[in-house]
Amino acid sequence: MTNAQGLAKLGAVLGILVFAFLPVAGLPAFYDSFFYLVFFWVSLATSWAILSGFAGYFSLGHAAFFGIGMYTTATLATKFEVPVLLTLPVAAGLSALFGVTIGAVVFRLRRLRGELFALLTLSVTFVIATVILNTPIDGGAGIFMSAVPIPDLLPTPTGTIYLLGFILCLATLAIAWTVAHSRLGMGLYAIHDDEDVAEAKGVPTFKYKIAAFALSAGIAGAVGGVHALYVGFITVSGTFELTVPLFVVLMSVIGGSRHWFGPAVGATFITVLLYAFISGGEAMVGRAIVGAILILSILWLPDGLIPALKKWRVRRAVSQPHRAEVAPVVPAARPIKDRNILEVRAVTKRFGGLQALAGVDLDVREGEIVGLVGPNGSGKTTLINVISGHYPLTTGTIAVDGVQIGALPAHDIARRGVARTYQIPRPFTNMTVLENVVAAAAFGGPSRSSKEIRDEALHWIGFTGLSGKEEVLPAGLNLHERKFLELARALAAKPKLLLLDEVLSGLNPTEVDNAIQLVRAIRAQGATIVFVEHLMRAVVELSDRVAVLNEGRLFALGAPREVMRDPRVVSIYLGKAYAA
Ligand SMILES: Nc1ncnc2c1ncn2[C@@H]1O[C@H](COP(=O)(O)OP(=O)(O)OP(=O)(O)O)[C@@H](O)[C@H]1O
Repeated sequence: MTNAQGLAKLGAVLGILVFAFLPVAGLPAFYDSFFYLVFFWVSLATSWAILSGFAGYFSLGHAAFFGIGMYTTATLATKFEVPVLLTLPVAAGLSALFGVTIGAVVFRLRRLRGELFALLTLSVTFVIATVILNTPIDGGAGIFMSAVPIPDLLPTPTGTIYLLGFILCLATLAIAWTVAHSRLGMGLYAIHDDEDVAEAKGVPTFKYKIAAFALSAGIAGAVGGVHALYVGFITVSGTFELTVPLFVVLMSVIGGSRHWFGPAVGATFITVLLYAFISGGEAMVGRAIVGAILILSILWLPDGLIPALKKWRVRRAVSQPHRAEVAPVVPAARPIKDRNILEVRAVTKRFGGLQALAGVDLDVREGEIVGLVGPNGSGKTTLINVISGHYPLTTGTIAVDGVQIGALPAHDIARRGVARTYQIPRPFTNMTVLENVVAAAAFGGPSRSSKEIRDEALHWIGFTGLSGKEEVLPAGLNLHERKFLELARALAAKPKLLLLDEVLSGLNPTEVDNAIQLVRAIRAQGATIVFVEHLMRAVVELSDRVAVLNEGRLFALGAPREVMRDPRVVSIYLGKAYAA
């Protein structure tokens, strides 16, 4: 633990102690109320960020979950005389259940994110508000909480509400910290950056999004339950107004919604600022200043305050020069075995009226390198996409190491030992090189301790010549390095079958030589490789066999030189290459 971390921990413990004893310090009730509001917004903004900041599913429906919590507590406490403390877990549970139900429908539709998700969650808020308004839950009259006994945790009611808000705030921050530092958090950050790639690397994206939604909505529900006590009189218009979603977004964006502590910083800052202007009788001026701060922070700190500080620290840390790349020493290749690792049988893939794969059969043996070639549009990438589960098969079967994988989701296929790279590198853009490879190792590879995963990631970063760039973000890498990062991520999953999609395209001749040597070194470690490539020199140098696709069918298969001399192949494919 560094000195700075030690000081931060000490500060946090002292802060918690001071805030825990504040209500019994004899301060005016105003302070209870003011700090309660800070805790309230910190909890609400942090809970919003668990789904919308971490996973990037931008919701405008936080008032719905918060409102369900408020009305649950208000209804149970007033109509059924349930003690308030007992209503809070019910409020959290109902809101979480509601979030899970929405998620179970919405998250199945792969493309429903961004503005569509935001609008959908906003509409859900209006639907709930209408239902509550027009049923006996509220009926338009509102609910008075004045007769509800406030639990006497502390001598004064305001002190008790303060304490409940404080406990919820601490619990929310503890949950956000735990998620951010867990496998769930790593998966959510990957989903945020590129959901398809996250799934292909082994992240169970649907399950993780549901978990994030449940936490986010559940916390908002509990916060709503306590807030029902604070406001005393609950109305639909006061509960489901746009202030809640807009403020939580604003607070999270200013502080940094991808960081577990960012929303807390933003919420504290905005609440204190607004309060300062309201108490000075200048509420409108306060709102205008908050708006101006938002504009400035979007322009200069688009990721928020805390991530900007982190990036600045990382930039300082990696300012030392990058170590020269050392091409891996290639050990002797292991013999190709008789066992098939990949068995593709009569695979077809149709996109609407277009038959991209029209019945492909292909066996690949353990330890083999098969080059997949063919003219543009012949179905090479589509074949990689169906083997890796990115697209479901139309018909046919695919087995990896004897296990049928054709009907499995992509993350399951990844966990069964299939790794792939992308023609255009698709790193997780907000994660460093090390975090990218660690995520691939954690989700794609076998279960290991975090130390083993980190060591494995560092090994492959070194193997692909990226040592010294561990803390760099992908935007700081050139194309060659990004392609090698793709390789490092794929290798960190310890795949049985490695699918490489045009890893050499766009590289200069020296980089191509370097990459060819690297692929040989990968095979020498026992991997089986299928690679799509247009560069014929590389295909001849690397492949044990070449498979030629044409119009979605396997057109030729055999030893590289024989296949390339086949006049039929020359006419459909190589002829164009040689003519060029
Ligand atoms: N998601 C998709 N939706 C509709 N059509 C698609 C989709 N993906 C691929 N195709 C079509 O399927 C056919 C095969 O495409 P694919 O990308 O597999 O070819 P390829 O052999 O990899 O080509 P290239 O060498 O240019 O990368 C093409 O006609 C392409 O337009």
